Amino acid sequence: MKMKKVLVAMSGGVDSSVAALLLKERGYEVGGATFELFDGCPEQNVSDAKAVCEKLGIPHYVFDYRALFSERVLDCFADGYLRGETPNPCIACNRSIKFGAFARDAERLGYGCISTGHYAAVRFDEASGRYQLWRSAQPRKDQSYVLYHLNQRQLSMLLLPLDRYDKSEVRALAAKAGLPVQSKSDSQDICFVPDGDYVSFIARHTGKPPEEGDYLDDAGNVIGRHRGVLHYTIGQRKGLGVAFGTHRYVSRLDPEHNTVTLSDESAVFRDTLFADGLRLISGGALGGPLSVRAKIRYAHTPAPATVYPLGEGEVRVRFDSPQRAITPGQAVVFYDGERVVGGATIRAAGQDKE
Ligand SMILES: Nc1ncnc2c1ncn2[C@@H]1O[C@H](COP(=O)(O)OP(=O)(O)OP(=O)(O)O)[C@@H](O)[C@H]1O
Repeated sequence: MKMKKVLVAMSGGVDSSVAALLLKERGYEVGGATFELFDGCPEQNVSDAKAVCEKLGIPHYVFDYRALFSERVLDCFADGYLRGETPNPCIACNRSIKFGAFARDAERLGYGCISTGHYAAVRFDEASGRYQLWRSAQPRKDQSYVLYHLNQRQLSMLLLPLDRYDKSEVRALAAKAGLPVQSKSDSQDICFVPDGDYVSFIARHTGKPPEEGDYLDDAGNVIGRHRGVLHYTIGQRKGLGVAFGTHRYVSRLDPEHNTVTLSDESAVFRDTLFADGLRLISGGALGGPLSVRAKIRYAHTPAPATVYPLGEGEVRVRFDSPQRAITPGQAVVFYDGERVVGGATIRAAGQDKE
Protein backbone atom coordinates (compact mmCIF):
# COMPACT_ATOMS: atom_id res chain seq x y z
CA MET A 1 0.00 0.00 0.00
CA LYS A 2 1.55 3.33 -1.07
CA MET A 3 1.70 6.01 1.58
CA LYS A 4 0.52 9.53 0.94
CA LYS A 5 3.78 11.34 1.71
CA VAL A 6 6.08 11.66 -1.29
CA LEU A 7 9.47 13.29 -1.76
CA VAL A 8 10.08 14.33 -5.37
CA ALA A 9 13.63 14.40 -6.78
CA MET A 10 13.61 17.90 -8.30
CA SER A 11 16.39 18.76 -10.71
CA GLY A 12 15.08 22.27 -11.30
CA GLY A 13 13.87 21.10 -14.73
CA VAL A 14 10.36 21.06 -16.15
CA ASP A 15 9.69 17.32 -15.84
CA SER A 16 10.31 16.89 -12.13
CA SER A 17 8.61 20.24 -11.38
CA VAL A 18 5.46 19.00 -13.12
CA ALA A 19 5.78 15.64 -11.32
CA ALA A 20 5.58 17.56 -8.02
CA LEU A 21 2.66 19.62 -9.32
CA LEU A 22 0.67 16.55 -10.42
CA LEU A 23 1.26 14.71 -7.15
CA LYS A 24 0.13 17.75 -5.18
CA GLU A 25 -3.02 17.97 -7.31
CA ARG A 26 -3.63 14.27 -6.66
CA GLY A 27 -3.70 14.90 -2.93
CA TYR A 28 -0.28 13.73 -1.83
CA GLU A 29 1.68 15.52 0.86
CA VAL A 30 4.63 16.51 -1.33
CA GLY A 31 8.19 17.63 -0.61
CA GLY A 32 10.95 18.41 -3.10
CA ALA A 33 14.66 17.57 -2.90
CA THR A 34 17.51 18.71 -5.12
CA PHE A 35 20.85 16.91 -5.20
CA GLU A 36 24.27 18.45 -5.37
CA LEU A 37 26.09 15.87 -7.45
CA PHE A 38 29.47 17.38 -8.29
CA ASP A 39 31.50 20.53 -7.76
CA GLY A 40 30.33 23.12 -10.24
CA CYS A 41 26.75 21.75 -10.31
CA PRO A 42 24.77 24.76 -11.62
CA GLU A 43 23.47 26.76 -8.63
CA GLN A 44 20.55 27.73 -10.83
CA ASN A 45 19.13 24.19 -10.59
CA VAL A 46 18.82 24.44 -6.83
CA SER A 47 17.30 27.93 -6.95
CA ASP A 48 14.86 26.92 -9.72
CA ALA A 49 13.70 23.85 -7.78
CA LYS A 50 13.36 25.96 -4.64
CA ALA A 51 11.29 28.56 -6.53
CA VAL A 52 8.96 25.83 -7.83
CA CYS A 53 8.55 24.43 -4.31
CA GLU A 54 7.72 27.92 -3.02
CA LYS A 55 5.15 28.33 -5.77
CA LEU A 56 3.60 24.96 -4.86
CA GLY A 57 3.83 25.70 -1.13
CA ILE A 58 5.85 22.57 -0.36
CA PRO A 59 9.11 22.10 1.61
CA HIS A 60 12.40 21.93 -0.29
CA TYR A 61 15.54 20.09 0.76
CA VAL A 62 19.07 20.04 -0.67
CA PHE A 63 21.04 16.79 -0.38
CA ASP A 64 24.79 16.79 -0.85
CA TYR A 65 25.67 13.57 -2.71
CA ARG A 66 28.96 14.79 -4.17
CA ALA A 67 31.18 12.19 -2.45
CA LEU A 68 28.92 9.27 -3.38
CA PHE A 69 28.43 10.54 -6.93
CA SER A 70 32.18 10.87 -7.37
CA GLU A 71 32.78 7.29 -6.22
CA ARG A 72 29.84 5.51 -7.84
CA VAL A 73 29.29 7.53 -10.98
CA LEU A 74 32.34 9.60 -11.96
CA ASP A 75 34.96 6.97 -11.03
CA CYS A 76 32.97 4.19 -12.75
CA PHE A 77 32.46 6.35 -15.83
CA ALA A 78 36.17 7.10 -16.12
CA ASP A 79 37.25 3.52 -15.27
CA GLY A 80 34.82 2.13 -17.86
CA TYR A 81 36.29 4.31 -20.59
CA LEU A 82 39.83 3.37 -19.54
CA ARG A 83 38.81 -0.30 -19.95
CA GLY A 84 37.63 0.48 -23.49
CA GLU A 85 33.93 0.42 -22.58
CA THR A 86 31.26 3.09 -23.11
CA PRO A 87 29.44 3.32 -19.78
CA ASN A 88 26.00 4.82 -19.17
CA PRO A 89 26.44 7.19 -16.19
CA CYS A 90 22.69 7.92 -15.90
CA ILE A 91 22.07 4.29 -15.01
CA ALA A 92 24.87 4.34 -12.43
CA CYS A 93 23.38 7.52 -10.95
CA ASN A 94 19.88 6.05 -10.84
CA ARG A 95 21.14 2.96 -9.05
CA SER A 96 23.34 4.62 -6.46
CA ILE A 97 21.88 8.07 -6.00
CA LYS A 98 18.22 8.40 -7.01
CA PHE A 99 17.00 4.96 -6.02
CA GLY A 100 19.77 4.30 -3.49
CA ALA A 101 20.84 7.15 -1.21
CA PHE A 102 17.86 9.37 -2.04
CA ALA A 103 15.28 6.66 -1.38
CA ARG A 104 16.93 5.97 2.00
CA ASP A 105 17.11 9.67 2.92
CA ALA A 106 13.47 10.17 1.94
CA GLU A 107 12.42 7.34 4.25
CA ARG A 108 14.57 8.76 7.03
CA LEU A 109 12.64 12.04 6.71
CA GLY A 110 9.34 10.18 6.97
CA TYR A 111 8.44 10.05 3.27
CA GLY A 112 7.06 6.62 2.36
CA CYS A 113 7.25 7.32 -1.37
CA ILE A 114 9.66 8.94 -3.78
CA SER A 115 9.06 10.33 -7.25
CA THR A 116 11.08 11.45 -10.28
CA GLY A 117 10.27 13.10 -13.59
CA HIS A 118 11.14 9.95 -15.56
CA TYR A 119 8.83 8.98 -18.42
CA ALA A 120 7.86 5.37 -17.60
CA ALA A 121 5.10 3.68 -15.61
CA VAL A 122 4.98 1.60 -12.43
CA ARG A 123 2.00 -0.73 -12.01
CA PHE A 124 1.02 -3.28 -9.39
CA ASP A 125 -0.05 -6.61 -10.87
CA GLU A 126 -2.68 -8.22 -8.64
CA ALA A 127 -2.29 -11.65 -10.22
CA SER A 128 1.42 -12.02 -9.48
CA GLY A 129 1.49 -9.71 -6.46
CA ARG A 130 4.50 -7.95 -8.04
CA TYR A 131 5.21 -4.41 -9.12
CA GLN A 132 5.92 -3.99 -12.82
CA LEU A 133 7.75 -1.38 -14.87
CA TRP A 134 6.25 -0.33 -18.22
CA ARG A 135 7.34 1.87 -21.06
CA SER A 136 5.88 5.35 -21.17
CA ALA A 137 2.69 5.64 -23.18
CA GLN A 138 4.66 8.20 -25.24
CA PRO A 139 7.35 6.13 -26.98
CA ARG A 140 9.42 9.14 -28.04
CA LYS A 141 10.14 10.14 -24.45
CA ASP A 142 10.23 6.69 -22.87
CA GLN A 143 12.98 6.39 -20.23
CA SER A 144 12.27 2.86 -18.97
CA TYR A 145 15.67 1.79 -20.35
CA VAL A 146 17.53 3.63 -17.55
CA LEU A 147 15.29 2.13 -14.85
CA TYR A 148 15.63 -1.59 -15.65
CA HIS A 149 17.56 -2.27 -12.43
CA LEU A 150 14.74 -1.24 -10.05
CA ASN A 151 13.81 -3.91 -7.52
CA GLN A 152 10.43 -4.66 -5.97
CA ARG A 153 11.11 -2.59 -2.87
CA GLN A 154 12.17 0.44 -4.90
CA LEU A 155 9.17 0.09 -7.24
CA SER A 156 6.82 -0.21 -4.26
CA MET A 157 7.79 3.28 -3.11
CA LEU A 158 8.11 4.92 -6.54
CA LEU A 159 5.52 7.19 -8.15
CA LEU A 160 6.06 8.22 -11.78
CA PRO A 161 3.30 10.74 -12.47
CA LEU A 162 4.50 11.57 -16.01
CA ASP A 163 3.76 8.02 -17.21
CA ARG A 164 1.16 9.04 -19.79
CA TYR A 165 2.31 12.52 -20.71
CA ASP A 166 4.12 13.91 -23.69
CA LYS A 167 6.75 16.62 -23.24
CA SER A 168 4.53 19.28 -24.85
CA GLU A 169 1.73 18.42 -22.42
CA VAL A 170 4.17 18.65 -19.53
CA ARG A 171 5.31 22.09 -20.67
CA ALA A 172 1.67 23.19 -21.04
CA LEU A 173 0.92 22.00 -17.48
CA ALA A 174 3.92 23.95 -16.19
CA ALA A 175 2.79 27.08 -18.03
CA LYS A 176 -0.81 26.76 -16.81
CA ALA A 177 0.36 26.46 -13.21
CA GLY A 178 2.77 29.39 -13.67
CA LEU A 179 5.81 27.33 -12.65
CA PRO A 180 8.93 29.48 -13.04
CA VAL A 181 10.70 26.74 -15.10
CA GLN A 182 8.09 26.31 -17.86
CA SER A 183 10.39 27.38 -20.70
CA LYS A 184 13.63 25.83 -19.43
CA SER A 185 15.38 23.72 -22.06
CA ASP A 186 15.88 19.95 -21.65
CA SER A 187 18.91 18.77 -19.68
CA GLN A 188 22.17 17.68 -21.29
CA ASP A 189 22.93 14.04 -22.01
CA ILE A 190 25.65 13.84 -19.36
CA CYS A 191 25.07 16.44 -16.66
CA PHE A 192 28.69 16.52 -15.45
CA VAL A 193 30.10 17.03 -18.97
CA PRO A 194 27.97 19.99 -20.11
CA ASP A 195 30.23 20.80 -23.08
CA GLY A 196 30.20 17.16 -24.28
CA ASP A 197 33.99 16.88 -24.04
CA TYR A 198 34.10 13.67 -22.02
CA VAL A 199 37.70 12.96 -23.08
CA SER A 200 38.98 16.07 -21.31
CA PHE A 201 36.77 15.25 -18.34
CA ILE A 202 38.27 11.75 -18.01
CA ALA A 203 41.81 13.08 -18.47
CA ARG A 204 41.21 15.61 -15.65
CA HIS A 205 39.44 13.10 -13.41
CA THR A 206 42.05 10.35 -13.72
CA GLY A 207 45.14 12.43 -14.40
CA LYS A 208 45.72 10.22 -17.46
CA PRO A 209 45.58 12.09 -20.76
CA PRO A 210 44.73 10.03 -23.87
CA GLU A 211 47.79 8.57 -25.62
CA GLU A 212 48.18 8.33 -29.37
CA GLY A 213 48.41 4.81 -30.76
CA ASP A 214 47.96 2.62 -33.82
CA TYR A 215 44.89 1.98 -35.93
CA LEU A 216 44.86 -1.67 -37.02
CA ASP A 217 42.98 -3.42 -39.81
CA ASP A 218 41.26 -6.79 -39.30
CA ALA A 219 44.51 -8.62 -40.01
CA GLY A 220 46.39 -6.62 -37.35
CA ASN A 221 48.31 -4.41 -39.82
CA VAL A 222 49.03 -0.85 -38.72
CA ILE A 223 47.04 1.50 -40.97
CA GLY A 224 47.37 4.84 -39.20
CA ARG A 225 47.54 6.69 -35.90
CA HIS A 226 44.65 7.32 -33.49
CA ARG A 227 44.31 10.07 -30.89
CA GLY A 228 43.84 7.78 -27.87
CA VAL A 229 41.37 4.92 -27.27
CA LEU A 230 39.20 7.23 -25.14
CA HIS A 231 38.12 9.14 -28.23
CA TYR A 232 36.37 6.19 -29.88
CA THR A 233 33.33 4.00 -29.51
CA ILE A 234 32.23 0.82 -31.30
CA GLY A 235 30.58 1.53 -34.67
CA GLN A 236 32.04 5.03 -34.98
CA ARG A 237 32.83 6.19 -38.52
CA LYS A 238 33.16 9.96 -38.20
CA GLY A 239 36.04 11.73 -36.51
CA LEU A 240 38.68 9.07 -37.23
CA GLY A 241 40.98 11.83 -38.45
CA VAL A 242 42.45 9.80 -41.34
CA ALA A 243 41.15 9.41 -44.91
CA PHE A 244 41.14 5.74 -45.91
CA GLY A 245 39.44 6.12 -49.29
CA THR A 246 36.66 3.82 -48.12
CA HIS A 247 34.36 3.94 -45.08
CA ARG A 248 35.94 2.40 -41.99
CA TYR A 249 34.23 1.71 -38.68
CA VAL A 250 35.62 1.18 -35.19
CA SER A 251 35.14 -2.53 -34.47
CA ARG A 252 37.45 -3.09 -31.50
CA LEU A 253 39.07 -1.03 -28.72
CA ASP A 254 42.09 -2.52 -26.97
CA PRO A 255 43.26 -0.17 -24.22
CA GLU A 256 45.87 -2.67 -23.03
CA HIS A 257 47.78 -2.46 -26.30
CA ASN A 258 46.47 1.03 -27.07
CA THR A 259 45.07 0.01 -30.45
CA VAL A 260 41.83 0.74 -32.30
CA THR A 261 40.72 -1.73 -34.98
CA LEU A 262 38.92 -0.37 -38.04
CA SER A 263 36.82 -2.62 -40.30
CA ASP A 264 34.09 -2.69 -42.91
CA GLU A 265 30.63 -1.89 -41.63
CA SER A 266 29.66 -5.57 -41.68
CA ALA A 267 32.10 -6.21 -38.81
CA VAL A 268 30.11 -4.02 -36.43
CA PHE A 269 26.97 -6.13 -36.89
CA ARG A 270 26.86 -8.95 -34.32
CA ASP A 271 24.09 -11.34 -33.32
CA THR A 272 25.24 -12.28 -29.83
CA LEU A 273 26.26 -10.44 -26.69
CA PHE A 274 27.43 -11.44 -23.24
CA ALA A 275 26.28 -9.44 -20.24
CA ASP A 276 26.56 -9.57 -16.45
CA GLY A 277 24.85 -8.01 -13.43
CA LEU A 278 21.46 -9.36 -14.51
CA ARG A 279 18.49 -7.78 -12.73
CA LEU A 280 14.94 -8.98 -13.21
CA ILE A 281 12.13 -6.61 -12.27
CA SER A 282 10.14 -9.47 -10.74
CA GLY A 283 13.15 -10.45 -8.60
CA GLY A 284 14.60 -13.92 -8.67
CA ALA A 285 16.74 -15.61 -11.29
CA LEU A 286 16.32 -16.63 -14.91
CA GLY A 287 15.18 -20.28 -14.97
CA GLY A 288 15.81 -20.95 -18.66
CA PRO A 289 15.89 -19.31 -22.08
CA LEU A 290 13.54 -16.34 -22.42
CA SER A 291 12.20 -14.73 -25.60
CA VAL A 292 12.29 -10.95 -25.38
CA ARG A 293 12.84 -7.79 -27.34
CA ALA A 294 16.26 -6.47 -26.30
CA LYS A 295 17.45 -2.86 -26.42
CA ILE A 296 21.22 -2.31 -26.46
CA ARG A 297 21.40 1.45 -25.97
CA TYR A 298 19.06 4.32 -25.15
CA ALA A 299 18.29 5.13 -28.79
CA HIS A 300 18.07 1.53 -30.08
CA THR A 301 14.78 0.04 -31.24
CA PRO A 302 14.30 -3.18 -29.23
CA ALA A 303 14.97 -6.24 -31.39
CA PRO A 304 13.76 -9.86 -30.99
CA ALA A 305 16.22 -11.99 -29.06
CA THR A 306 16.56 -14.93 -26.68
CA VAL A 307 18.25 -14.57 -23.30
CA TYR A 308 20.15 -17.63 -22.04
CA PRO A 309 21.29 -17.87 -18.42
CA LEU A 310 25.00 -18.57 -17.95
CA GLY A 311 26.75 -18.30 -14.57
CA GLU A 312 25.74 -16.13 -11.61
CA GLY A 313 23.99 -13.04 -13.02
CA GLU A 314 25.52 -13.67 -16.44
CA VAL A 315 23.59 -14.10 -19.66
CA ARG A 316 24.11 -14.68 -23.35
CA VAL A 317 21.71 -12.79 -25.60
CA ARG A 318 21.18 -14.12 -29.11
CA PHE A 319 19.42 -11.75 -31.51
CA ASP A 320 17.25 -13.08 -34.33
CA SER A 321 19.23 -10.81 -36.67
CA PRO A 322 22.61 -9.04 -36.20
CA GLN A 323 22.54 -5.67 -34.44
CA ARG A 324 24.74 -2.67 -35.15
CA ALA A 325 27.41 -1.65 -32.65
CA ILE A 326 26.81 -3.80 -29.58
CA THR A 327 28.88 -1.78 -27.13
CA PRO A 328 30.44 -3.05 -23.88
CA GLY A 329 29.54 -0.87 -20.88
CA GLN A 330 26.04 -0.08 -22.18
CA ALA A 331 22.98 -1.77 -20.71
CA VAL A 332 20.97 -4.40 -22.53
CA VAL A 333 17.34 -4.10 -21.42
CA PHE A 334 14.74 -6.81 -22.00
CA TYR A 335 11.09 -6.12 -22.85
CA ASP A 336 8.01 -8.29 -23.07
CA GLY A 337 5.89 -6.04 -25.29
CA GLU A 338 5.74 -2.73 -23.42
CA ARG A 339 6.79 -4.21 -20.08
CA VAL A 340 10.37 -4.20 -18.81
CA VAL A 341 11.54 -7.67 -17.82
CA GLY A 342 15.01 -6.66 -16.62
CA GLY A 343 18.46 -5.99 -17.95
CA ALA A 344 22.20 -6.39 -17.56
CA THR A 345 25.51 -4.71 -18.49
CA ILE A 346 27.02 -5.66 -21.85
CA ARG A 347 30.56 -7.00 -21.54
CA ALA A 348 31.28 -8.37 -25.02
CA ALA A 349 29.78 -8.91 -28.45
CA GLY A 350 30.20 -12.02 -30.55
CA GLN A 351 28.85 -14.16 -33.34
CA ASP A 352 26.84 -17.21 -32.45
CA LYS A 353 29.32 -19.55 -34.05
CA GLU A 354 32.24 -18.14 -31.97
N1 LIG B 1 20.22 17.18 -9.45
C1 LIG B 1 19.06 16.54 -9.26
N2 LIG B 1 18.40 16.68 -8.10
C2 LIG B 1 17.24 16.02 -7.88
N3 LIG B 1 16.65 15.21 -8.79
C3 LIG B 1 17.27 15.05 -9.95
C4 LIG B 1 18.49 15.69 -10.27
N4 LIG B 1 18.86 15.34 -11.54
C5 LIG B 1 17.89 14.51 -11.99
N5 LIG B 1 16.93 14.32 -11.05
C6 LIG B 1 15.72 13.47 -11.15
O1 LIG B 1 15.90 12.48 -12.14
C7 LIG B 1 14.91 12.63 -13.18
C8 LIG B 1 15.50 12.25 -14.52
O2 LIG B 1 16.68 12.99 -14.72
P1 LIG B 1 17.10 13.53 -16.15
O3 LIG B 1 18.48 14.07 -16.02
O4 LIG B 1 16.80 12.48 -17.15
O5 LIG B 1 16.16 14.78 -16.29
P2 LIG B 1 15.03 15.24 -17.27
O6 LIG B 1 14.35 14.07 -17.93
O7 LIG B 1 15.57 16.32 -18.13
O8 LIG B 1 14.01 15.84 -16.20
P3 LIG B 1 13.93 17.32 -15.60
O9 LIG B 1 13.17 18.13 -16.64
O10 LIG B 1 13.15 17.14 -14.33
O11 LIG B 1 15.34 17.79 -15.39
C9 LIG B 1 14.47 14.08 -13.07
O12 LIG B 1 13.18 14.26 -13.62
C10 LIG B 1 14.50 14.28 -11.57
O13 LIG B 1 13.36 13.69 -10.95
